[in-house]
Amino acid sequence: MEHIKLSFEKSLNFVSKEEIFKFKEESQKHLTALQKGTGKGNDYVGWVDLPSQITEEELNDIEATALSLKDKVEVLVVIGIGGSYLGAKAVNDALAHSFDQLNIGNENPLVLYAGQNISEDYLFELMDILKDLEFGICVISKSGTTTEPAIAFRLLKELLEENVGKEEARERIIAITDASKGALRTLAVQEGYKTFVIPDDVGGRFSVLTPVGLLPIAVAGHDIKELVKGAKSMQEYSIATAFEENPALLYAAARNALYAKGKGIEILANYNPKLHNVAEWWKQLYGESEGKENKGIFPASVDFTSDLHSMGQYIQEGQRNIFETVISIAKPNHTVIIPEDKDNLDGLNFLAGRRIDAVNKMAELGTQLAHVDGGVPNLRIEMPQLNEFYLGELLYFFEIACGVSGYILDVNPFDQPGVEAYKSNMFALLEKPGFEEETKKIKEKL
Ligand SMILES: O=P(O)(O)OC[C@H]1O[C@H](O)[C@H](O)[C@@H](O)[C@@H]1O
Repeated sequence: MEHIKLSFEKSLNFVSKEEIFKFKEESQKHLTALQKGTGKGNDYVGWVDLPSQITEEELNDIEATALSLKDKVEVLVVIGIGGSYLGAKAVNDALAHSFDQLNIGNENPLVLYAGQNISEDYLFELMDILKDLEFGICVISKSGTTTEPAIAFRLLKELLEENVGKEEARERIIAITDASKGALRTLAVQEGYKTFVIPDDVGGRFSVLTPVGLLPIAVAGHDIKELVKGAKSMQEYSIATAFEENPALLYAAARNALYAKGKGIEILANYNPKLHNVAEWWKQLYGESEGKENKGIFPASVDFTSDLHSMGQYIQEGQRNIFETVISIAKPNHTVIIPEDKDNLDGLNFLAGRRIDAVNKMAELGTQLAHVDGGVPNLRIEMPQLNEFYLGELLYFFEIACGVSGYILDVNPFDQPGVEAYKSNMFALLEKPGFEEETKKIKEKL
């Protein structure tokens, strides 16, 4: 059986193998601490054995709910922010037809997203198209009190009730939240919505393999059992594999070795635009987990070859504080051959008969060599194919590596105290009841 692979050879001009392998014992110890729940933030490590713990009944319940929604709606709006939507969007966009929004021949509901911004224009335009469509809502918030999704839900709930009546709206709204706490739980109980629980010990950014990710992924028509199977395969592989061959431990070790050499920015690069939102998910995972106590690698991302025509200049010749991690998909899902042209005015006949992917792979290799020559160490993650199984492997690989990497950095990878600062200022400025003191103080600063 093939797995996700990690190679660090193109970093060895900048960091020695010994400097990476120096983290061998430590990373193995941290992996054990994650499994046993003995490290920092250990009340939030429920995600570690999610793939092996999730039951067939739970998956069947999610699939049945997705099926009943599919009968009723042509659009499902997933309302959530941060960890409450990024995982679903990452997987749905990676697996969807690139032109899914045109909805050609798609028998599954189109999944749209709201509650990730407070843009009046976004919400206006969303409601403008929804008013003429059969839609449902999946509202997701672990705390049940986050402002952005709460505003979007208030608006869309009202629109749905207007469109189909309160009774039918109730059948089309699913709430995913804490088992007992928060405003969303209270509302869901009062209104009688179908609900799913986000386990207490799983934080938002590690929740893609709970109903938070799985329900919207199932509604979009993807195979959640295969996704979980892939994650489980990586869970078992991570436990059973020695450091030297263990992709997650090697990734955690290599990025920390590079960080120690002053490489404070990691750029995640892909050569398939379907992975764009996997990078968005990854940025939250690593940014919120490691960026604290004035430490941490700054996670950035690019889509190649598009961004080689924009950010490529900086990566090649800008400040040398970056390293690059490339996700490469070994085998595309389709075949397109470059045709012969008798006039050859574009001079491309030398490529005639070859696959597009062969060109893409040479772009990848050429870029890697150029960036290494330019002073940018490269790590490479190879996925055998873009499908549910290997996405499951990839997500779990990044999660477990993130836990280990955060422990190497000696932070609690499972909290995010820094995100409260903007919220408290926003509430003070909006004069939320209970924030009178803060309002007074902030007004003095204006
Ligand atoms: O699911 P929720 O409680 O609504 O939280 C949604 C997101 O917002 C918070 O501010 C955190 O920074 C994220 O870690 C979280 O995923």
